[in-house]
Amino acid sequence: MDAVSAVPEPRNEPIRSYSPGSPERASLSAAVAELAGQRVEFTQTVGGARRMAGGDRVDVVQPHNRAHVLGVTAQATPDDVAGAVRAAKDAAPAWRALPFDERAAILLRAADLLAGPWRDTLNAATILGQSKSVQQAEIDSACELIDFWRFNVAFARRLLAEQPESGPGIWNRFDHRPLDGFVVAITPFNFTAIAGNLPTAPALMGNTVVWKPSVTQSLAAHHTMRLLEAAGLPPGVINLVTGDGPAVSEVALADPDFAGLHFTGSTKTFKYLWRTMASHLDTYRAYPRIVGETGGKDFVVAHASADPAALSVGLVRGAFEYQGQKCSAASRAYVARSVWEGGVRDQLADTTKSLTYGDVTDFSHFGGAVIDHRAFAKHADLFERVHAEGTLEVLTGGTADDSEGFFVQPTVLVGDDPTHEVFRTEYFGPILAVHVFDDADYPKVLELVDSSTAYGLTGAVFATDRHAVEEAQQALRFTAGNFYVNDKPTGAVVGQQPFGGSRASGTNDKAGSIFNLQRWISPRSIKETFVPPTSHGYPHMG
Ligand SMILES: NC(=O)c1ccc[n+]([C@@H]2O[C@H](COP(=O)([O-])OP(=O)(O)OC[C@H]3O[C@@H](n4cnc5c(N)ncnc54)[C@H](O)[C@@H]3O)[C@@H](O)[C@H]2O)c1
Ligand SMILES: N[C@@H](CCC=O)C(=O)O
Repeated sequence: MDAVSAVPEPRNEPIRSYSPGSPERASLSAAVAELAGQRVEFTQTVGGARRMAGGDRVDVVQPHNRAHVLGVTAQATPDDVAGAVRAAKDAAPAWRALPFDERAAILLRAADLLAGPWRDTLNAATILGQSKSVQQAEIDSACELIDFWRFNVAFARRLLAEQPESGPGIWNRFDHRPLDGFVVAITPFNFTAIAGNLPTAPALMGNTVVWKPSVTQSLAAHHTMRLLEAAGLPPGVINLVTGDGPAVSEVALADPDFAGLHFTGSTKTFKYLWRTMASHLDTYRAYPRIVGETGGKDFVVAHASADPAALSVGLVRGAFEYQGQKCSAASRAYVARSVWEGGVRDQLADTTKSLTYGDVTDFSHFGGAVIDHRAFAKHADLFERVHAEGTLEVLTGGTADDSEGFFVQPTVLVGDDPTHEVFRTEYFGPILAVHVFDDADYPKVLELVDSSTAYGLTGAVFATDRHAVEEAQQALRFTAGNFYVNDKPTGAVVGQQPFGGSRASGTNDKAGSIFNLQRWISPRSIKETFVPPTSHGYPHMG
C-alpha cells in the first residue's frame, strides 16, 4: 500500500502561438518535413517487443494529401491479441507492486518530455496523420495530453488520500487496489490526447492495459508509445495492438481476467462492445468497469438578447475547427429571428465562406481534410440528398472534393423543420444545421433542443439576458454534460471543464478528473483491532 506524499501542483500547459517568424514555428516545420519524409512500420508493442501484426496490411495516408503514405500497419489477429493479453497479465504483479510515486513519476516525466523535446514530434504527427491545423494540434497533442498526465497524478494522489474514520482502539484503512485483471483501452482517431490518456489513466492506478488505437491515428499513436517508453514505462504495462479491432472484442473482451473497458469513439461501436461484454458476463471473474465516452449532436441556442459578434464566432469556431470532427462540435443551432435577420445570417455566411481548408502542412490554412474515404463518402452522400430534396437552404458550402485529399467544404444548412435528419444525426464533419425561431418561442425551442436527439454531450446558450441564461440552464440540465454560456461548446480544458456527456453520449465519467480515475481502482477496507475482546459475552447478559 502507498504512503501519501505530496505531488507537483499541476498548471495547464501554455498554448504556443506558432505565429509567422517565431522560433517554435520553424522548429515545428522542420519536424513536419522530417516525419513526412519517413515511411514508418506501425508495429504492435507487446511486452516491450515490436512486431507487425499478422493480418492484412493497411496503408496510413495523409488525409489532405491521400497519395502520401505515412506508413503501413496491419490488422491484429486473434493470436496477436492473445499475446497482448498475456503480456498484460504477466506484467501486472510487478506493476501493481510498484509504489504509486514511482508510477506517477513516469507520467510526470512523459509530460515534461512532451512539453519539451517531444512536442514537435507529436504535433507534427497529429498534423500529418489526422489533418489538424497547428493550433488544433497544439491544443490536443501537446497541451491536453500534458495536462492529462500532470493533472491525473494530482487527482490520483487526492483519491489515494481518501481514508475511512477510525474509532477508539481500531485502525480502519482503505487499500486502493487496482482492478482484479487487465484493462482494454480503445481509442478514437480524432484526439491524440484522448488516445494517450485512455491507456495511461488506468495504468497510473496500477492496472496493466491492452491499447488499441485507431488505424487513422497510427502515426501519433506510434510516437506516443515511443514517448512513454522514453519516460520509463516498463514493458508489458501498456500493450499496443493495431488494426480495426474485431480481434480485440473477440479475444480480450472474452477473457475471464478482463476487468475494465476504457473507450472513446462512436455510440454505435460502444453499444456493440457493451453487447459483446454482456454476452461474456458469466465468464468474467469480476464485473468489468465500463467507461465509454461517445458521440454527440451538440447545440447552440441563441436568445434574442445574444451578442451577434460573439454568437457568429462561437458558431464558426464551434462548428468548423478541426473540420467539425470533435465530439463537442456545434452541429445544430437554434437562433432567434431578430438576431439572425439582424446580421448573424450574413456574418456567419461571409466568415464561413472565407475559411480555407487545405494541406495543413501550409500553416496558413484554417483547417484540413476529413479523416478518410468513409467520412468523405458520408458527407458527399448527404450533400447529394440535400440538393435532391431541396427542403433545406444551403447558405454556404455543400460541396466535397477528394481529388487531392478528403475535403468537405464548411457548410451551413438552414431548415424550417427542426426534426429533419440534419438536426438529429452526428455526421462528424463540418456541417452546421440552423433553425430560426420566432423570438417569443424561446421556451418551446429549449424543449425542442432537449428532446430532438438521443445525445447529451455539449451545448451552449448565447444570451445577455440573465433570465434567459437561467431558463436555458434549467431546461437543458440533462441535455449536455458540458454546458457553455456565451462560449462555443468545444475546447474543454483538463482541470477546468471536466469533459463527458450522458444519454447516448456516454457514461459521463469525466476524462481527466478524479471521477474517471476512481473507476480504475477497487478499494479494500481493512479493519485492525488493537486489543481484541477475549470473551464472547455482552453486558446485557448479566
Ligand atoms: N465523448 C467523447 O469524449 C468523445 C471524444 C472523441 C470522439 N468521440 C466520438 O468518437 C467518434 C469518432 O471517432 P472514431 O471514428 O474513431 O470512432 P469509432 O467508433 O469508429 O472507433 C473508435 C475505436 O473503436 C475501434 N473499433 C471499432 N469497431 C471495433 C470493434 N468491433 N471492436 C473493437 N474495436 C473497434 C476503432 O478501431 C477505434 O479504435 C465520434 O462519434 C465522436 O463523437 C467522443
Ligand atoms: N474535449 C474536446 C472534445 C473531445 C471530442 O472529440 C472538446 O472539448 O472540444
